Amino acid sequence: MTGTFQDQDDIRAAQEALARGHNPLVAGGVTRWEDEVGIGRIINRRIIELEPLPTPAQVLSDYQLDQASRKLVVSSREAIRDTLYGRDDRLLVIVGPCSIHDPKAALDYAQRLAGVQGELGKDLLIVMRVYFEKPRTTVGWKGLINDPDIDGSHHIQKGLLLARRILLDVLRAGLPAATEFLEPTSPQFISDAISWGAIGARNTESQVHRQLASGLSMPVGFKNATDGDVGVAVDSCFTSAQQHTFFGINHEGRASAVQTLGNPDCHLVLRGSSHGPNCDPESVRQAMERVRQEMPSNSAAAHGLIIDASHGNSGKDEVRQAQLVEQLAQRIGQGEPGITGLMMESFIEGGNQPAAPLDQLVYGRSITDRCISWPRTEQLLQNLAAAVRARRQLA
Ligand SMILES: O=C[C@H](O)[C@H](O)COP(=O)(O)O
Ligand SMILES: C=C(OP(=O)(O)O)C(=O)O
Repeated sequence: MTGTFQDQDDIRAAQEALARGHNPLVAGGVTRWEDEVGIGRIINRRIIELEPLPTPAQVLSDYQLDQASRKLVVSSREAIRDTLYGRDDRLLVIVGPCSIHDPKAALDYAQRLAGVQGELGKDLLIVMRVYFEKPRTTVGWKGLINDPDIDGSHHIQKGLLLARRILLDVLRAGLPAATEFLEPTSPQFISDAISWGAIGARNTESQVHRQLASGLSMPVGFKNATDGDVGVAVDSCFTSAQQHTFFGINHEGRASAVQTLGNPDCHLVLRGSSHGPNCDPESVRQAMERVRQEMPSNSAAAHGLIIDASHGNSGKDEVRQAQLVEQLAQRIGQGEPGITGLMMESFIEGGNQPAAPLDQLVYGRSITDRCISWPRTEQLLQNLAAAVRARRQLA
């Protein structure tokens, strides 16, 4: 399909035509309701527009990682692996906004966090959450790639390029980046800049996402399901470690049969559930027992897991999230086994605000889940670093 609906009236007319059983045919840039023979189309009856995007090859060459950033991606992926397999005794801390919506605030946050990484880098391996794709429970803003202007205009091409520019900025600030992979083809545009990937609670049982993880170049954490099921995420670690062949796109954007090697660096992320938290010592012990039944003893997953202090573990309340991080720091300091890393949702300002175009927003405040403020985040990172030092003493 090459044409587009011309405006909102056109779209409304098409919807009315559909309701009457007619067919909005789009050809040569003009919307028509029925084809020449009057029987209507049998495909794309509910597609308003297919707008071609630039190819991954084009986007990657327009916005290239410089040599220092490439080195950072390689070395941080390796360092993350070392923490996951227990070869590095630092705590992996994945911290940053629930979602990125403002390039300026993202860079501001990255620079603050890079300062802390410089100070605490012997104890913490800090990776910034740079999340561009938001999975929604029902509907809502789907993130900067999908709707960069936060106004429902859905300029995905603009969003993709902006996301990539932000990633380049974060890397230049000296921080590795973590993200959730949601759309199966979007990794081709950004994954070279990512050091840790997540598959979220809403997709953890999805074959499409497990296949995707099997071909990703970085370690990937699978969240437990929103209902609290940990077993599906363990199944994901197992499945993604295998080879797969599936539908995807290549760097020229062409539909391709993708064959993967399998990703041995997948692991569990406990994020709580609609029934409450699942990160108390007994839940961690049970989750690890479950992992060890399915995964080989030398896998990343069998060594330890990550606790997401946000989401179901704190009811998305930033005050409870911060309290939980303090409790986790205590437990880590006392040498509790199994906790390889933590995830925190944090931004410059605490809390959140409704999504709206940038000029209507408070600077540095989340437009998705509530986040811990920057000053509180700094304190918590200090606590976590002290806990790692205490754990080291015990060892
Ligand atoms: O991390 C972000 C949110 O928890 C996730 O996108 C779901 O949000 P929603 O329940 O508000 O849609
Ligand atoms: C959406 C997220 O988490 P979850 O999949 O656990 O809800 C997230 O970490 O942004």
